[in-house]
Amino acid sequence: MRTSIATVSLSGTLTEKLTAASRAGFDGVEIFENDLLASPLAPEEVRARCADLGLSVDLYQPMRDIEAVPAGEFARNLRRAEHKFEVMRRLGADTVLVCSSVSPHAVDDDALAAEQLHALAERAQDFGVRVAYEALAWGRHVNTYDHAWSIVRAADHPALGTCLDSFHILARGCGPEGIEDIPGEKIFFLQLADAPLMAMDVLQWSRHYRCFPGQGGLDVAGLLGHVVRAGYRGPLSLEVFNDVFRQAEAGPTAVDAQRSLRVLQEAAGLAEPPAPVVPTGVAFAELVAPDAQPVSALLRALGFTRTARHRSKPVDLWQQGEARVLLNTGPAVRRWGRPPRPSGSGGGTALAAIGLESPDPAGAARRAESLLAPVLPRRRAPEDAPLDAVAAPDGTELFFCATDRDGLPSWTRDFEAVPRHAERAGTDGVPDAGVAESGVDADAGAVRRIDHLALTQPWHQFDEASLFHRSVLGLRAQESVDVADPYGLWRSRAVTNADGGVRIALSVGPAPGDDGARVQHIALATDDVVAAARRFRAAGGRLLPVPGNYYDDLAARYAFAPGELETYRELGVLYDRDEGGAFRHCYTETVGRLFFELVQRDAGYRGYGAQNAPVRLAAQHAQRYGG
Ligand SMILES: O=C(O)c1ccc(O)c(O)c1
Ligand SMILES: [Mg+2]
Repeated sequence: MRTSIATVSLSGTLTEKLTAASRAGFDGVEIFENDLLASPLAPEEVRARCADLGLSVDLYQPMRDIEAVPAGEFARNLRRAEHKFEVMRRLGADTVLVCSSVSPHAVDDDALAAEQLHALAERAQDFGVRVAYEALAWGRHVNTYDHAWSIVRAADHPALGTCLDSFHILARGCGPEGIEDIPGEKIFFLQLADAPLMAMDVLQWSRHYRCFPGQGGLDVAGLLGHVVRAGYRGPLSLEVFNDVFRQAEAGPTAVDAQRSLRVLQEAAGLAEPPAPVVPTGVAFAELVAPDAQPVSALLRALGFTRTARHRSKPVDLWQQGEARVLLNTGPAVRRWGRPPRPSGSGGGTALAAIGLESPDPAGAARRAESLLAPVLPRRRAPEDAPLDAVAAPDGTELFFCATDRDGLPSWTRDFEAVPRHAERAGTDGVPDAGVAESGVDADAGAVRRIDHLALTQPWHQFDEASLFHRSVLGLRAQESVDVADPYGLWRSRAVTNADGGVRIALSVGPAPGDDGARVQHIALATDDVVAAARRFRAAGGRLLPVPGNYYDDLAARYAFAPGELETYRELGVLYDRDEGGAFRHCYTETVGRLFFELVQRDAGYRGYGAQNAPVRLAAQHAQRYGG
């Protein structure tokens, strides 16, 4: 179906909004009156700009407080309306949205409302435009879609229809089934918005918290099904009032918006993009480190061995069990989005890419592309294995790959083994040696695999990131949790595949603009975190110290075996438990923008130790800034 977006959903000038909508692939726009009033462009110029950009002007809005008022006031309203119809003629907009009155002068009289809307439609027809009447959820007398429709039906004018808005319908808990009783041709317009489920005043909820379909808790796809079964064939138009989107860059927001409509159409059975190919595991995490020394030392202390080097690039493969870390010491080129600024010791060390083990890498890339993930140019020499990669909203590169599997080229073939007792120095100038060389994988405390990757999102991209990972990668989202930091509140939400082979924890920090907040981490799974912590310390690694108060409280919450709590206290091991089991974890120091976590996860435990995150965040603050 045709797609459209209201200019109120995007930030910037009218020109910026139109350009962003066009680039993201929208077919049309709803022009908000305020955007036109604030624009230096005359309506004819806006019309020409839209035409140049391939956009139709699908709706002009809103016209307020028109109906069910005393005769004198209605006469003034008609005059106001005529003026707007003239603007619409110049704009090339053929439909105007009239929202149900919130005026204290409006009376509770459906017959009068119908009579006046009929008169309005008669006048609209003279200008060649049509009127779509929408029930605002907080309308004074008309606040449900069926009520608005009954007035439209009674008014019985060909230039009068109804506008359905998923937010107003679903926010009030109105059953949307009745939509199928409205003849499709009388549904003049359909506006789509989702919203997180919140207990609050519906007007405030609508004006500040709407989001794109799939990002909230409303069943927008179900509603769309009813509207299509009613026979509606007009555009699917996003109308999202959202405090964050009003500030974020229009370009990425428009892409996020268009993606949400594609996923929505798929969910409603109206489109069939390539099916999701769910990743089965994490093939590797790739770090960029202009100065390799600090992170190499950290990897070595964690028990990793530098096992191979890329044939043509300054990239080393460090491995332990099934955990693979690529260390790229080349110039940090970010092929999508802005590169993060270097911070702290370790310079620009950052998590730049994730290799996702995929049963069908090419299919995964096709899915991603159809949902507007930026496809990255292949950075490979002719002899390298083909690697499909896309950029996540935060700029993290996602590679769809296979690791030593039959029938698929393996990315590992591009690497040459480093001889076990290599004389050759590593990228950090330190020869590989020591604990990591002595076959420790079987030892207690060895790292088995990557448990999860924790990606801090730019402040305005949290909902986008969650929708991206769910829709593009086919991962499932867990509940969103709030985590208190000494200086603000974090929100965190994990996306996973069914067996937990891929776990990505997305979080967003409290401080817009604080680039230092964009720290990522890699959690490494071990069967014995205490042994792992001891090994790490013995190899010269430093663990994040945890305050004694935390352990005093743990003692009150859980029963531990004799000596167990003391061991955790000594090492800085944190503990959590849910119905499925226990979670024990500890943290390394931060290098650049990256730190590691060692985790021991009971098979049934579903979380990420969110209970402990405030303590960890405070400890990291203390380590970084003192106090
Ligand atoms: O919040 C409002 O006033 C408003 C205006 C126009 C709409 O289409 C709408 O859904 C809400
Ligand atoms: Mg609306």
